[in-house]
Amino acid sequence: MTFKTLNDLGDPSGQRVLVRVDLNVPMDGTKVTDTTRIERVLPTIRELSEKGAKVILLAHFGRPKGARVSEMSLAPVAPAVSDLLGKPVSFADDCIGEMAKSAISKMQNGDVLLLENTRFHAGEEKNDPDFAKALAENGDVYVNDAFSAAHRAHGSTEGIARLLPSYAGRTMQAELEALSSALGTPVRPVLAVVGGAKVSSKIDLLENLVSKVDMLVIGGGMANTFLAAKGINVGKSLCEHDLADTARKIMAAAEKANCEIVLPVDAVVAKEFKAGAANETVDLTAIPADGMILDVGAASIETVKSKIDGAKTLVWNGPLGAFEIEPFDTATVAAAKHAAENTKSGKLNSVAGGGDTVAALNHASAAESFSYVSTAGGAFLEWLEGKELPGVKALEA
Ligand SMILES: Nc1ncnc2c1ncn2[C@@H]1O[C@H](COP(=O)(O)OP(=O)(O)O)[C@@H](O)[C@H]1O
Ligand SMILES: O=C(OP(=O)(O)O)[C@H](O)COP(=O)(O)O
Repeated sequence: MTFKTLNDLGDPSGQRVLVRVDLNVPMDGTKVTDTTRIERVLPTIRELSEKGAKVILLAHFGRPKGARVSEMSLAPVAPAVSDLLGKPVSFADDCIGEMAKSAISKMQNGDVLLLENTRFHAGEEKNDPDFAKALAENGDVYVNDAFSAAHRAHGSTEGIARLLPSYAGRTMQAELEALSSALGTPVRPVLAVVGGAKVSSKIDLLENLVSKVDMLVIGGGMANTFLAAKGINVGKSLCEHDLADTARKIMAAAEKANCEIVLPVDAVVAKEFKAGAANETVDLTAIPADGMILDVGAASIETVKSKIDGAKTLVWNGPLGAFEIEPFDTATVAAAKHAAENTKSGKLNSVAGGGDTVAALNHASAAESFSYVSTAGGAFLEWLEGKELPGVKALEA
């Protein structure tokens, strides 16, 4: 790695240090339900604060697409960061402009301030140079500690690094080192498990992934697009029908690469997306037109477990079902526990990542037993494919 780290920063006392962190944490209303991403960035925040820097946190939340969406405000996350950090974290209602400037002007050395969601400005995702400039005006130095957002070439992850002296934070450094050490030369057979809900932003990655792994289990919302591409009626399930051709291309690429694609063979369906909703396990030919697939079924769970047994290395991003709502956590919990057992008995090297995947592993009490748990989902998959991550590359420039 050729970027500078906090070791190269010198004395940051009195400097305004803009620290990009990933606070895109699972929430239930205004309550943070999994604090892993916050915990992982504490070492960087603490180190800078203890050295007397003015620590200004930049982060995104959700996908507000350039609009000020109140449900995607970072305001409720500031107290969660403060609780874990053990010192006050103030909050400013905007990440650029007068609001940010005024809050920063009030900071004392060692203070920590969180700025509002960078994605409330369209310039963030467009990586607009003027937006990056507006961000950079508020700092003397830039530190990127958001490995899990490093696959995005955005204003706060890429553009800004070109404008200020830039350094990798402790977590950015640790993630890259841990992933290289865990997966630098993976022992075969390698099994990838990909699920979750971010279908359009992750499906393209699968075409490359099938050339790197021996087996690919597809579950969660991601599986529905593949099932639909195979002509299965998925009712009202989360499904991106316009990506059917992409799914077929991936299945053809897998066949060519000798990678076995494993799709669900049965599904747990419900008519409502809520806890305790009436549900049934059905064969894939029997999905009701008004039903939603919210988990893979019992037969599919057994298949996933047998694939885990057949693997020496597991890479996992994306839950197999809507695990936040019982009983649709069944498959994810069963697979997580099984992988944890195989890891504990020394049969499996298991690496999992992603904001919700980490929450799911914690929910299954399995995270501790995995070989490595990354905060990153999409970034982890892109890293695995050997892609250059713009957020990391900008630090190296
Ligand atoms: N069948 C499904 N239908 C709808 N949502 C699902 C389904 N399976 C999984 N999910 C949802 O996927 C989300 C996690 O996806 P994603 O963001 O891609 O994972 P990660 O954050 O780990 O990268 C969870 O909120 C979960 O409820
Ligand atoms: O949660 C994230 O990624 P992940 O769901 O792949 O783990 C990151 O914060 C990136 O978010 P994005 O996929 O909206 O750019």
